[in-house]
Amino acid sequence: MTYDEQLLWKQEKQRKILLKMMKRLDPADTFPSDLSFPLLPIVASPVRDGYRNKSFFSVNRGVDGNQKTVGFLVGTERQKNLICVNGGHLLNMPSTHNVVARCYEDFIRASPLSSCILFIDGGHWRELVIRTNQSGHTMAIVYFHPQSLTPDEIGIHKTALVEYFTQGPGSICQLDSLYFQETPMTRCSHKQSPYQLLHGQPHIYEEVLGFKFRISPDSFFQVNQGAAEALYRAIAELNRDSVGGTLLDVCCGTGAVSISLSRQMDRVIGIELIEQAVEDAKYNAALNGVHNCEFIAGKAEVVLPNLMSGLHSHDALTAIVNPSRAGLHYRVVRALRNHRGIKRLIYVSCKPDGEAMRNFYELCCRSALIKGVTGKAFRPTVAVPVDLFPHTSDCELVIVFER
Ligand SMILES: C[S@@+](CC[C@H](N)C(=O)[O-])C[C@H]1O[C@@H](n2cnc3c(N)ncnc32)[C@H](O)[C@@H]1O
Repeated sequence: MTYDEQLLWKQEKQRKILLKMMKRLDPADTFPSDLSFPLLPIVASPVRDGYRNKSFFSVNRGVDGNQKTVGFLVGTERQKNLICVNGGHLLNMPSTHNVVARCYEDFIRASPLSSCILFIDGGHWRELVIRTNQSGHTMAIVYFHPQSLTPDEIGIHKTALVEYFTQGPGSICQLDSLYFQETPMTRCSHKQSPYQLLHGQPHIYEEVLGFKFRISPDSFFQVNQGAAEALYRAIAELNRDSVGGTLLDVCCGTGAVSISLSRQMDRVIGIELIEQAVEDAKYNAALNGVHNCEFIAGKAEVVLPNLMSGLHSHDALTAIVNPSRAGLHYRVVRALRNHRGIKRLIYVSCKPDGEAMRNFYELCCRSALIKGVTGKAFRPTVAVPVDLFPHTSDCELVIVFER
């Protein structure tokens, strides 16, 4: 598809998702033919090719059967047709990411250690994550299953990895940071297994709407910097009637929404699960001379109910929620709905037809239908899609709920 065709296709996809939401909210309306609120035109990404600032490469069996292939998975384990393809043809990935992946593949193919494909089969070399920024800085993170190796034995392979990327053939990648994480599970946080800086700078920095952001290896940052600016501008525009009150930024990552909206608000409170991201968010507020933002580490479902009880119902409160694909925990929705001060809630989702749909229902259904929910129901008032992911079927959808 041309990019214009992609945008038309995505706009229609979001319209269908919102119709599905309306049907869920009012089952009596079996076939709603039109939305009861405006869906604004999709905001295009200013950059269409090579926009990703983060790529996640798997290690698995390639088309030729080589178990040390670094790339993207195609097929499924269940259908026994899973293979790893190198992905150099993908339009959304910058070529620099593929260069690092090819080097990592050469390195692990020359290594005496095997790749770790299924944990029960053993093996060590696992995924590779590459992060880059607008200034061309590159961070690589290598994931490694320690199995029963001793720290000294692992140390030999870490040294070989550093030598390869700093003095050997991998030096063409000009890595600014090389991290290593020992991961005996699918995914470990920094707290569970520290990210070990083997070479270079501990952080990568990105600039959004004139604000500078420090990003640690474990922290979330939107994958498309230019389109993230468009997203935050769209959110600020939708939030313009809430100027001056308190903003709750639920699932705040490194504080990008909080900080970019800080000038509109008296006070901003961000809540985020990943501790490294919260440290980044606090640092980023200070770095940008922003003094009205505070950030709390923890699960939103644990932090928010206590926090809400300390906020007065006559306070002007707005919530912006941007959870991962798992959506918001029911306790988060209940705490937001039951607080009378919240008149407007902005929901940002990259998968609105997934778990987020459950949240839309929890926000908008009659209070009698959900245990513990006493607050007045919200209703959607406007939605705007923002294309953060050209050449894929996804985009972000921002929905404003009011009551
Ligand atoms: C899509 S990101 C949003 C980040 C932010 N709004 C931005 O634009 O940079 C979702 C964030 O939710 C966090 N998260 C996931 N589950 C959470 C939970 N239960 N409580 C708090 N934060 C959570 C993730 O760590 C991630 O940083």
